[in-house]
Amino acid sequence: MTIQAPSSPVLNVLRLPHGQDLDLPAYETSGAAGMDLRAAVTDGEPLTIAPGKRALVPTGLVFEIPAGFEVQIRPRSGLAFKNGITCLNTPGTIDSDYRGEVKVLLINLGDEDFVIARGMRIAQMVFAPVVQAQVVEVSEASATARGAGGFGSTGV
Ligand SMILES: O=c1ccn([C@H]2C[C@H](O)[C@@H](COP(=O)(O)OP(=O)(O)OP(=O)(O)O)O2)c(=O)[nH]1
Ligand SMILES: [Mg+2]
Repeated sequence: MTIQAPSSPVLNVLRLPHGQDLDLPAYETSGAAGMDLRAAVTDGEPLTIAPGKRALVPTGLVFEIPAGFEVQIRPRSGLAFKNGITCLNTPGTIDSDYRGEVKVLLINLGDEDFVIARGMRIAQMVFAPVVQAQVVEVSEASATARGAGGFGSTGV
């Protein structure tokens, strides 16, 4: 059972014709951060991703993300661990003004063909707040203790 705060923001979801019979994304456990996304590939025509190859997998869903939020598309650890399947552009970004079909860019880093059947849970989505910054150009960056140190400058 999912326990959501009464004030939870609303994500409107449109199911496209090829996604009509698929379950809507849902939190699988009460404290889940992500909701799984299902593959809206054609029934009886599974999509196969060969080792080293990638594929853009349809979800059959269009989102209306409220302003001030985004959706991140992330891999599922089980598919990554067992099959070497991950999202190539992880985390994928779904902008709040995007009204196209949400798609999942998977890559097969395993050594066997990976077969995606209709309804398979291929990735997860995290609904998250975002803040848009004002970009202001300056002539000099302020001094800090770190300065330009990075990429391991503090040691292991
Ligand atoms: O995994 C993803 C990533 C993106 N998108 C969609 C929603 C997102 O709002 C749009 C643009 O994504 P992004 O900004 O990452 O791609 P881009 O290469 O910068 O394309 P654009 O020029 O359209 O912004 O593509 C997906 O459906 N799945
Ligand atoms: Mg972009």
